[in-house]
Amino acid sequence: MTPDTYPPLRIRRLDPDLPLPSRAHPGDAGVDLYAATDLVLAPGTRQLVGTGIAIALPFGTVGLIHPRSGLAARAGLSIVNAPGTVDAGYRGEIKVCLINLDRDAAIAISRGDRIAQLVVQRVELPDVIEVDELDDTERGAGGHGSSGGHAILAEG
Ligand SMILES: O=c1ccn([C@H]2C[C@H](O)[C@@H](COP(=O)(O)OP(=O)(O)OP(=O)(O)O)O2)c(=O)[nH]1
Ligand SMILES: [Mg+2]
Repeated sequence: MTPDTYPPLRIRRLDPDLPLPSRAHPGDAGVDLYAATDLVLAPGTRQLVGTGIAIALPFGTVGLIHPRSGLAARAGLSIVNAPGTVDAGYRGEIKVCLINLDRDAAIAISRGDRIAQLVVQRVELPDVIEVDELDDTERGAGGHGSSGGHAILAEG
């Protein structure tokens, strides 16, 4: 599969002074998104931040907004609703609900910082139908720890 197999990701810059978002390396899954404003996140606080772009995703795809792992590991910066869901028909500004998960240190973000990454994936769009019965499976209704392996929680 080569890049020209895919339809292009059409990005409109609402803020022409910011660079066009791009992949840091060819083949990277994520297109890095810029903060359109300066902000300071106190520990434990969140803020919706504009990215200065609007996009037109191809029908049958979804945009998923993921945190950047370096900022998460080094500063505790994450996204409240990670991954954020961008619908193919959405034409408004892409915004990111950032959160500072660090207990002690504030995080200062400058306009133009790369704060998140947009991953475009194909998505199934099944019709929704109501049924009275569901087919049987080996798992059945077991979930939320039914398979065990949670000894890690004992120390917590
Ligand atoms: O991190 C995000 C998540 C969503 N959106 C935009 C694109 C998406 O298509 C729209 C709606 O998102 P979602 O469906 O997650 O939010 P909702 O609370 O269900 O709003 P709505 O009622 O508009 O669907 O908001 C963003 O810009 N950033
Ligand atoms: Mg919705």
